[in-house]
Amino acid sequence: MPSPSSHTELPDSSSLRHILAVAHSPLAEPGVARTLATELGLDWLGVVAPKQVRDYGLLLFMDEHGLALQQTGKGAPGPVRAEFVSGKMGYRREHGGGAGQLVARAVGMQKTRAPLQVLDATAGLGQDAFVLASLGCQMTLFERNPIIHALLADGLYRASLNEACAPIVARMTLHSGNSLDWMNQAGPEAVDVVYLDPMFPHRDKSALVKKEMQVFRQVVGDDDDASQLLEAALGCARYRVVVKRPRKAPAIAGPEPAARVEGKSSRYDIYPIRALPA
Ligand SMILES: C[S@@+](CC[C@H](N)C(=O)[O-])C[C@H]1O[C@@H](n2cnc3c(N)ncnc32)[C@H](O)[C@@H]1O
Repeated sequence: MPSPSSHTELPDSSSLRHILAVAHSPLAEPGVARTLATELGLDWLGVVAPKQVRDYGLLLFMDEHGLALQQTGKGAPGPVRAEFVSGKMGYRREHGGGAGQLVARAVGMQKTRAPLQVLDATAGLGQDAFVLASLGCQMTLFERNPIIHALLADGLYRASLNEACAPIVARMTLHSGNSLDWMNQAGPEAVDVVYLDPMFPHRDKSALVKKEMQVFRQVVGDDDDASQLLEAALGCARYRVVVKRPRKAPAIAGPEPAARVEGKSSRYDIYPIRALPA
């Protein structure tokens, strides 16, 4: 398996190469960002003010708060980063609802006292995995998009330096690459639970999608192979597969989910394989 810190180069064919570059603020050390530019095969701009950049629409930008995906030009929305110490995730860590949280219920944490080994096969910015790790799950994360993987690796590294987050991050192992390959090779019962949250194809550019998340979507694209992921997940989970969907979206093509946990905007489809141990 690749080491958690290794980054994969963007494919030559990626249209992102023409719109995305790497840069840093005067307050950040250039070293990490420069290495990242080399590893990902992206242009390196050195010190810039994102508002003044014209030749690239997007930056992987290192500042004193860490690595972020930042749109350029005047009036650009705020940065997108994997943040676990402060902000929404920091608040949730301190005041969240424990094993009663929807994602924890969906994974089955209320039904068992055994610490679950969960494969998050679509890690993204790691928020769901962090919630599950904070409740005691041992998490293996896969992220195949090199840009998102770099953001997540940076967020986990920063969290590992924080006293409250370090024990949680110690339960999270991030890999770069396609989880489909891993699951297809892993064989039956390789993990207790597989958790999937593939991008749901939003064809409309409605204002309801937050501007920051539009950037995420621009970088990731649609995950059109979600039904292959579900099939592979069912072949390697011991107890269940959980799929997060927008609340009103259809289930992933394939077998019907046996149960659902519904929230205000999201829904968790549950595909049980066998009962969790008490
Ligand atoms: C909607 S995001 C996941 C968000 C995540 N649950 C969170 O809490 O931050 C989906 C992510 O899964 C990744 N992904 C989709 N299919 C994948 C696969 N087969 N292997 C690895 N990563 C995958 C995409 O690149 C994207 O970053």
